[in-house]
Order: sequence, then C-alpha cells, then structure tokens
Amino acid sequence: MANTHGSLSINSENIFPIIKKWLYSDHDIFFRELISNGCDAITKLHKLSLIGEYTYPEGHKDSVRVIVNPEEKTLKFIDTGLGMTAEEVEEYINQIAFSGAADFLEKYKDKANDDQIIGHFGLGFYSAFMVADEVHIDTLSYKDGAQAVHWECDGGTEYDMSEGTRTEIGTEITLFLNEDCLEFANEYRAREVISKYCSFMPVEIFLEKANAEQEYETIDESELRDDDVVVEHIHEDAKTEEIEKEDGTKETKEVSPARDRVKINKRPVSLSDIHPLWTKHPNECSDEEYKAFYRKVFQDYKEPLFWIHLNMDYPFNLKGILYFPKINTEYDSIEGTIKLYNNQVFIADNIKEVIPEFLMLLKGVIDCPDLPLNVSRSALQNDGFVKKISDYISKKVADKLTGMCKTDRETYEKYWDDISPFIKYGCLKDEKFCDKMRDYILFKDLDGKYQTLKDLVPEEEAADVDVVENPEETKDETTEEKEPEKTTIFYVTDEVQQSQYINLFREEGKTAVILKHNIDTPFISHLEMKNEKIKFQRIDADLTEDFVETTDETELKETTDSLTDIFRKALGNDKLDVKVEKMKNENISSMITLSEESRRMQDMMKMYSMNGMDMGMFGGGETLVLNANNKLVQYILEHRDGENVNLFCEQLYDLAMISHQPLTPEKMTKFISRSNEIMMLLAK
Ligand SMILES: Nc1ncnc2c1ncn2[C@@H]1O[C@H](COP(=O)(O)OP(=O)(O)OP(=O)(O)O)[C@@H](O)[C@H]1O
Repeated sequence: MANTHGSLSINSENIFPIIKKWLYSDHDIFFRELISNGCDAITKLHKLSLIGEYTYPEGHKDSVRVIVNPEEKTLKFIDTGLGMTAEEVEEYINQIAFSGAADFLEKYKDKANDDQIIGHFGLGFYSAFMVADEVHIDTLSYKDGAQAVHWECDGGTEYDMSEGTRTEIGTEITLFLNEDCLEFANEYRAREVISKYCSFMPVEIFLEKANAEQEYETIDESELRDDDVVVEHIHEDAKTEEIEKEDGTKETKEVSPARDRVKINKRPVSLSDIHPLWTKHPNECSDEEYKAFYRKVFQDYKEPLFWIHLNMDYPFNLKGILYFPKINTEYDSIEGTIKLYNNQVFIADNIKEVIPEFLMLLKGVIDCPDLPLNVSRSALQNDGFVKKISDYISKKVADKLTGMCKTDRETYEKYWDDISPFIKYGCLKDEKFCDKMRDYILFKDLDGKYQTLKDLVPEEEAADVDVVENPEETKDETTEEKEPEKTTIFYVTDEVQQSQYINLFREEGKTAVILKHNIDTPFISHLEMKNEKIKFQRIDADLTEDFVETTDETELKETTDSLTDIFRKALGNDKLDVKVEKMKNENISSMITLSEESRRMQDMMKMYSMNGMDMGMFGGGETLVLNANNKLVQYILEHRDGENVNLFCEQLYDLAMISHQPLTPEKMTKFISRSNEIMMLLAK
C-alpha cells in the first residue's frame, strides 16, 4: 500500500476545536464512543461468521481491551472486531460522515454555551480528540488478503496513512493524551468511567495497566480452564495434626486432604456484564438475581419492595426493570434514578423526555434500541416517538400493578402503604395512568382493612363512579340541573390526635379511611374533581347526624345563645362560633369542628407558607361544639356567674382544641398551668 498523506475533508478549517468544546458535555464520553465502536465491530464480525463469510480461528475470544499507560500518557482501545481495509478507513474515518460534520457546524455554530448537546452526528470516533493531541489507528480487516493499515492524525486537518504492522484481525486505537486530560490514563479513573458507561455492553471489556507486574492466583486443578496461563502445578500433601486423647495417648488426625493446585496468571475480570438481567426473560430471573442486580446498579443496600420487568418487542423494542425502592419514613425525600440504555450502551440518567415524570421516583434501567442514541434533549422533547415510548412505559406499569391487585391481592396490600405515594403521584401527573389505576387505589380503614373506591361507595356501580372525562358531554337532560348526590368518605389524618372522633365513629359502627401522607391532600381533591359523586371529609369536619339526637331548631336556641355568651366572655373572643348539640354520648363535653373546605384551604396555605410566612392570618374558622347532654356543660349553663366558670370554659375549649390540632407553645403552657390549678382546687 502506498503511503498517503491527505486532508480530512471537512468543510471547515478545523473541526476539532468544535468537537472539543461542544460536542459532548462530558469529556469522559470518548470511552463510551471508542468502546462501543469496538463492540459494534465485534458484533459485525459475528454476523459475518453466521452467514459463512468468516470463520473464527480456534480459541478466539471476543474482547475490548483498554490499556492505560500513565508513563507514556497513552490510552489504547483494542478490539477483536472486523477491522478496516485502507478503503474503509478512507471512507469511514477520513470522510467522517462529512455531511454530518457540516450539518453539525451549521446547526450549533451559535450555541457555544449549549451544554445540553449530548449527541453527535456520526462523529463518535472523533470524540477521541476531546482528550488527545494525536490519535493512531492500527487495523487489520477480516477480508481475505487485507493489508494492515496504520493511520495517524495530530488533530489538525491532515492525516497520514501507511501500511501497518498489525497481524491480528481487529482494531487498535491509540490516544496520546493532552496534558489536561492525563487523568484518563489513571487506572482508577479509567475504571470509574468504563463502569459508568460500559457496565452492560454486550462484549467483555478488560482494563489493563501497561507494564504492570504480572499477578497470580492459585486454584484447584479441577477448576483449570483452557485459557488459563499455568505458571506451575503444586501438589499439596495432606495436613495432619497430633491431638491428645482423654486417656493421655496421642493420635494423628488429618485436617486437610492432599490436593493438586495450580498457580496461574491472574484471570482478567471483565468490567461489563454482557448479559444484564433486563435482557433475560422474566421467567428466567430469580428474586435473588433481581435484588443483586439492584444492589449492584444502584448501590442501595435496602431491599427494593418489588419490581416490574418490562420486556416488549412490539410496538417498540424495549426492555428494562423498574424497582420500587423502600422509603423509610414519609419524610425521606424520594429521588430515583432511571438509567437509559441503547442496546446495552449507557446513554444517561433520568432523561425526563423518555421516562414519565412520576416514574423518576423509582430506580431502574430502560434499554430501548429504537431510541436515537445521540440526539440532543431538545430534539427528544419534540419527538412524537419518544412521547409514545413514555406513554407505553406508564401503561405497562399500570398493567403490572392492576394485574397484581387482581391476582395477588395479598401481596399488593402488603406493599400498598409503601408504594401508594408513587401511585398517587402518578395519578396526579398522568391522567391515563390515573384512569387505569382508579379501581386499584386502596384505602386502609380504621380496622386495617383495605378497600377500593368501589367498596367504599357500595351503591355506586362501576358506571356510576365512572370518571367524568368531560362533564359537559356526559350530562343527560334530566340530570343537567341537579348536583349529583355525593357519597361522603370520611378520613383520618392522625389516629392519635383524632382519637376522640374515631371513638365516636366506632360507637356508631362507622368507619373511616386513613390518609396521612402529604400527597393525600392533593390526591383526594384530584379524585373529587374526576368523580362527581364522591366527597372526602375529615372526621372532625362536622358532626354527622349519627352522633346527635334529632332536635327541632328552636329547642336549643336559647341554650345556644346563653352558652355562646358565656364562652365568648370567658375566652375573651367575641367572634367565637358556638354550636350546641344533644350528643348521644353524654360523656363528651366539647369538640371542635372545622369545615372540610376551610381546613383544606389552611393546609394548602401551610404548604405554601413553609418559608416563613405568618400563619396567623390563615387560622380560624373553627366551631366549638358543646354537648347539651353533658353534665359539665349543664353546670356551666346553670352557674354562669359561678366562681370557677371561666376556668371551666377555658379548659373545655383547650381540651376540644387538643383533639383537633396541636396547641401553640403559649397555649400549651397556659393549659398545663390551668390543669395544675384545677387539681389544686380539687385537693383543697
Ligand atoms: N473499532 C472499529 N472497528 C471497525 N470499524 C470502526 C471502528 N471504529 C470506527 N469504525 C468505523 O468508522 C465508522 C465511523 O465511526 P464513528 O464512531 O465516527 O461513527 P459511528 O460509529 O458510525 O456512529 P456512532 O458513533 O454515532 O454510532 C463506523 O461506522 C465504523 O464503520
């Protein structure tokens, strides 16, 4: 082959500064590009051998080797792929998809600061110039009679090509690192980057350090493999020990048998797992494998709750495993990681354009070969195909959850408390997901029993509790004007604080559901919005008819007026709302109710005012309910000018308040000192 010297045909003075500056936001990505080129070349040779175009020599083993040489400041990538002929180097390397380069320049010339560009235009090989001043290629094609080629380029627009010396089929790329990038010749740094991008590439990847001292290991003869390099065979005699018996005599006992061992060159360990779990069929994977994979990939030693293995060929090719992590407390921030791969080549974490937002709370891997590997995020955003993938993943997750609820309700219930924040968040973020999950949302009641919406609203058959997609359209003429009758679902947010109300409920044989997570407030509002016939009400929002005797309106009017007057005076609050009821349970003296609407408004305000806004202005709206059947209340009414009436009033009010919400520090201090005062009175 004649030596050639030529110019890289790029329609620009010099593309390399551009590559260096803009092409990739992460400099270390050249590892991925060069290793995946090697993997591609190996896969191509495989295909050729399958169709009989090539026969592997005996003992052939596929690999990509990465050799770091900190002394010489070089990095080598050596693959056993199909190699290139001089013509191919000319075509694929010298003419680097030049239209691509030109396009690239055109498109990004004004975006010097756009570090969002993660893609490129068939320029993967040239990413080497992000870190190297000079790059060499030594390659030998699999083709009969092919000559080895040596190519070198120092990052200008010129290259040299000559006959090479390589004798094995495959390609060796040598990077002469520039001074700023010497870190990549460090073995540990290289290992870190390769693990990041190449942990699951479909070919074994070995990292070596040039001129490193040979390391050895000793194994049993029976474990010896054909590709081991034997240093020496070692026969170990049986080991014996002399022990003294009870009668004082001595006995020789064998402690380890004779063995044949072999000292071999330390076996290289691949940095890539070429058959990651997601590529297997779900039926072939054990729970232990799923857990081990989770630990390895996410370095999370808490066990995941459960996982969903996605495995589909249609309408797109997509595989992956999504794990629901265990959250320790409701205050733990939930932040997941979804790693995206293209044919086992890592693309990036958490690409929100591809992964439905709510699934970002999970941890998982998604491998989608149909996804463009090298495109910018902004391009992904407008890609209808990408949106479809996202919808599909979300649908699959809903299918898996609903399937589990139908066929393995016990397990579903077991996980419900932990996974419900994810699901509720999903319902808030994704309408379709919400519609699919609607009948599979569980509500735990006071007895720990799990119920669905359908169970809670029994008269309402499926059709009645149907989601109102568009209320305008679905209304028929007869119901047009009428507000639909609503079924109230009572709920508890704090079992300890609301225990007085819970007891009342229990006495009447009624139950309520427990909704104590932060997400529940927006979630129930969302359900009410989607479903005209249900209404959620915290159990202290109002006293339902079940707990009070029916009275006619005028009967309690006088009592109410007097008690209102007494309490307003005693508490020094002339705006206090007082309501008098004859409660069935005469032991209850006073309660506080706060309408559902006012409380939700206050909750919302609290959420928004976390950062220092004064909450005082949002308080209020509570009603003090006094029980006309209670002896103490009757006493107050009869002895309104009595000595300790003020004390009683204040104490009753605080007691009612405590079961409604925590007292402020000042009120708590007063409450305690007043309690002491009352006890002193009793002691007198
Ligand atoms: N190690 C290699 N062995 C054989 N051929 C290679 C090797 N590296 C690169 N090539 C050839 O050079 C071409 C250009 O490589 P480059 O990395 O620049 O882009 P690409 O691999 O085609 O695209 P992309 O990296 O975007 O997938 C490849 O398509 C391939 O034909």
